[in-house]
Amino acid sequence: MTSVENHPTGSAAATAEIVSPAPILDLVSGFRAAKFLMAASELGLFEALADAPADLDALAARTGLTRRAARICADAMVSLGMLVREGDTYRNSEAAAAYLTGTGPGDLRPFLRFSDRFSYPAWTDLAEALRSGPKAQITGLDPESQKIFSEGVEALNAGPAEALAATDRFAGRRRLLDIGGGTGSWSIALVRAQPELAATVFELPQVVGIAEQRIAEQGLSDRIGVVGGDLLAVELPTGHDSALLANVIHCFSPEENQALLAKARRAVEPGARLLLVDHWMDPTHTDPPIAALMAGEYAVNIEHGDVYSLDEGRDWLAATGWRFVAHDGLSGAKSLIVAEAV
Ligand SMILES: C[S@@+](CC[C@H](N)C(=O)[O-])C[C@H]1O[C@@H](n2cnc3c(N)ncnc32)[C@H](O)[C@@H]1O
Repeated sequence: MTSVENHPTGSAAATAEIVSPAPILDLVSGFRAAKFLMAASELGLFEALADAPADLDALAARTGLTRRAARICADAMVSLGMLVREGDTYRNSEAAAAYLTGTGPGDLRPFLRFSDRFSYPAWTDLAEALRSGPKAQITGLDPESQKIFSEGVEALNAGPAEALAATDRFAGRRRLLDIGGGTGSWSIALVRAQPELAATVFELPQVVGIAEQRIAEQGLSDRIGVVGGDLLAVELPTGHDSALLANVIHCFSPEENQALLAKARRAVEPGARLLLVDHWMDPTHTDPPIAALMAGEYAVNIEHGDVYSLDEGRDWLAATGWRFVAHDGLSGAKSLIVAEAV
């Protein structure tokens, strides 16, 4: 497929022989890899191999697929490094066993469900969204969709949340305001790591029940409360000595973010700590690369969402009554700005 023989000849032939088209062909095929992975997960391919390897007959029986469909799916996953094939037998790769079976140390299946339900269809309209704005916004979801959304974000951020909980950035703090806290997963990780810490999750009304349920499942309802509201419309709850904005800044415009940071500042006393987790980028908005791609995700889904640089974040903090303290790596491409109320 990447051979130059398959490409236009004539006036372009000389160039085609010198410059390989492989980078373009690999990139354009990326959607096939992503969709194949999401479909394999939805079909239970990795779960079917969680306990024991299988040949195609066994795999077909375990998934309910035809033998042909099982082969198409399994061989594609081998080619992508998600399955390992030895002779006629397939088994999960290390990554698939760890994150796609529900029996490993982490679970990214909810993030794949989120990506398949929301991102994949929305990206169909990327060019149109860049021309004239998103066709639809991820707001006002029905309860089932909201659960898939919130659990997908939670799954993607399990690693960064644990990484933050392992730091001492909230040491000595007792009352945390987790603004746009989603399912409460960051608060759950943080209060578990810090016995004297209690938290309030502030979320849109339609997310309150999802967060309350997750917090109750973890037996932490006595230490984590949930308050419903629109952070653009109302003042934030007071009585906290620390605040977290994890993956919230990218949902809003620069103006909205400055208003939000000013609002967070009004809600706390001097000396309060603020942590901002996001894909904080370099000044050119090209690194980390995943963040440059995520800008497309926000373009198709959120009217004013975007990725921002560390410098932009620092400027907003300075303008809204916060002192920049540090910028730390966190997990993967996510990083952490630490600030204090002046
Ligand atoms: C990308 S998610 C991040 C969730 C969580 N902080 C995390 O990192 O896992 C952004 C969150 O902000 C919440 N949010 C968006 N707009 C909001 C608003 N106007 N008021 C309150 N919460 C809002 C969303 O419901 C969503 O849970």
